Amino acid sequence: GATDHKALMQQALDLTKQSPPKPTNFRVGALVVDYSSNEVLATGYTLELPGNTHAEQCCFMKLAEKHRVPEESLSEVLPSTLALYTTMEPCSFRLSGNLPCVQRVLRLASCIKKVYVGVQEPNKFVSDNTGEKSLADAGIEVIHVGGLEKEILEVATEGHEKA
Ligand SMILES: Nc1nc(=O)c(N)c(NC[C@H](O)[C@H](O)[C@H](O)COP(=O)(O)O)[nH]1
Ligand SMILES: [Zn+2]
Repeated sequence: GATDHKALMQQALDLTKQSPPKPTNFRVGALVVDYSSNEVLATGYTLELPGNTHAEQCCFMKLAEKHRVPEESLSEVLPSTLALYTTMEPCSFRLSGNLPCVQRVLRLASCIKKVYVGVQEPNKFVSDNTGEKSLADAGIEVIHVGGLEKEILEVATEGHEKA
């Protein structure tokens, strides 16, 4: 049946509330969904796994663990009908220097065909997130799922000192 994108984005938003608030990042939630079956293959939220991890990164780390392959080889084992739902657009640069999630998605471009985004990244840590363009240039469809922006941003910035 038709996919309820807003319900899946709400599921990702629910995950963000488990993320420990921190002043140097955003609290984000993500899902990897097989849109041929609407099955949620993995979920993740910021800092869920050790190593200053991002929500999207946690999804991929869990899939790599499940399939017993390195994260960079996931495209060899995953279906080619995947969608990533993330409450905030994948990062294109990380102040920590860790590999940005856009790069992690791009190397899975043969599997992840769609990226559903709740909000753009606010210009707090990185001034101009170029993620959407890089993804679109790789043929990945980037779709904004509206309606949850206020709550997504409130939760995302909870660890930040109030202006
Ligand atoms: N899409 C996304 N998912 C996340 O789970 C997360 N935390 C961010 N946040 C983006 C922000 O730009 C980076 O958090 C800062 O640039 C600091 O970088 P680190 O997180 O320390 O690597 N963005
Ligand atoms: Zn990221």
